[in-house]
Amino acid sequence: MTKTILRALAGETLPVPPVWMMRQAGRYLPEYRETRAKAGDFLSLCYNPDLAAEVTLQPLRRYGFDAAILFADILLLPQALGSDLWFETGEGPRLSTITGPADLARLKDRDAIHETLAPVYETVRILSRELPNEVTLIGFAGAPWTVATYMIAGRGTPDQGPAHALKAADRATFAALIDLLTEATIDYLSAQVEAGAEVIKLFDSWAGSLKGQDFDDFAVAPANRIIAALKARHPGLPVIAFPREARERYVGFAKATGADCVALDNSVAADWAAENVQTDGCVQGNLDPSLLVTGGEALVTETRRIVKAFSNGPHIFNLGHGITPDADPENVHRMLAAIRG
Ligand SMILES: Cc1c2[nH]c(c1CCC(=O)O)Cc1[nH]c(c(CCC(=O)O)c1C)Cc1[nH]c(c(CCC(=O)O)c1C)Cc1[nH]c(c(C)c1CCC(=O)O)C2
Repeated sequence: MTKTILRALAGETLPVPPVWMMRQAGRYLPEYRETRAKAGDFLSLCYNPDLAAEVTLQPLRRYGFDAAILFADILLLPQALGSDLWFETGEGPRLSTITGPADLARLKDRDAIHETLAPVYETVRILSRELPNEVTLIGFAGAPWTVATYMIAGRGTPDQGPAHALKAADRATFAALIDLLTEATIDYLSAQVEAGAEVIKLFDSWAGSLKGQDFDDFAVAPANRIIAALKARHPGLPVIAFPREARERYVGFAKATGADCVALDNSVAADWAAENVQTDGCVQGNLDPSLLVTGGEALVTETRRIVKAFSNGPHIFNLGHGITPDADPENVHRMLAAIRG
């Protein structure tokens, strides 16, 4: 096995950690903005296989990352299930809302998703042909809870209030939505693997707002079901789980879900995570993305500190969350120099 990302995911400690960045294809890159303008808008870009493959490859040409992540969005799945989806410029996603059983009943069956998502699978096929041999192709989906928070509220929310409210007021509808998303996510990710994705990442960006038993029921259990089903269909498939802001619940998360690697956000200290999370296997993370805006000596010091903290076990270097549009592309070169020496 020569691909460094696959070696780290298999538990190997490498002298230099492999590296990629969340949102590595994005608005901080002028070539991305140009291609998005050519596509018309963000969603048209997601559903245009040639242009989506092109923006996936752009950061690799510039930086030589060890992995490429499919260019798509976690909200394409709700759209494939029948939710309306659009993006308000400068504000973010908007969807039709789910407030009760009638809204849930209007959603399509899991079998219907491939009609909408076929262009995404085509992007994966193009990438698996065109990627350099040493680069690993990562497919992804949102975890059911995170996707449900957008479907219920119809937008991003600071505290996921509407989703928590539905969970309290109408448990049956909430649980049925989580179930539908769990099943549809298995089919969606399985189709990505059949098209050529070599690793799967599950983004649970809002896992941190699930507390106590809710975390077990709606972050751990769905991830466990998805990972078990994927591994049954595709033996040996490595999976990265990202229960963002899970804090102390990062401990044991890989074992409880069957994930091969846990991605860490930058609210946890690398030294703590090396002692309490990396003991279960590979970890990914966790540079504060704001350092790619501010740069300077702090960027170099902090990058080296993270590399050192995780140097005694399997580690994939990444950010604690996505790179932001105001990041300086030159700072990514400085980060890479600090990792690779
Ligand atoms: C919550 C979430 C979403 N999408 C995603 C998440 C989970 C990770 C996270 O917590 O950030 C995941 C995602 N979104 C995108 C990718 C592509 C791959 C990559 O990381 O490069 C991935 C893996 C492209 C994107 N998804 C989006 C953009 C920016 C759209 C643009 O070009 O205008 C990109 C490059 C838009 C998006 N998509 C979403 C939001 C809330 C927004 C608006 C906020 C923003 O503008 O950054 C939903």
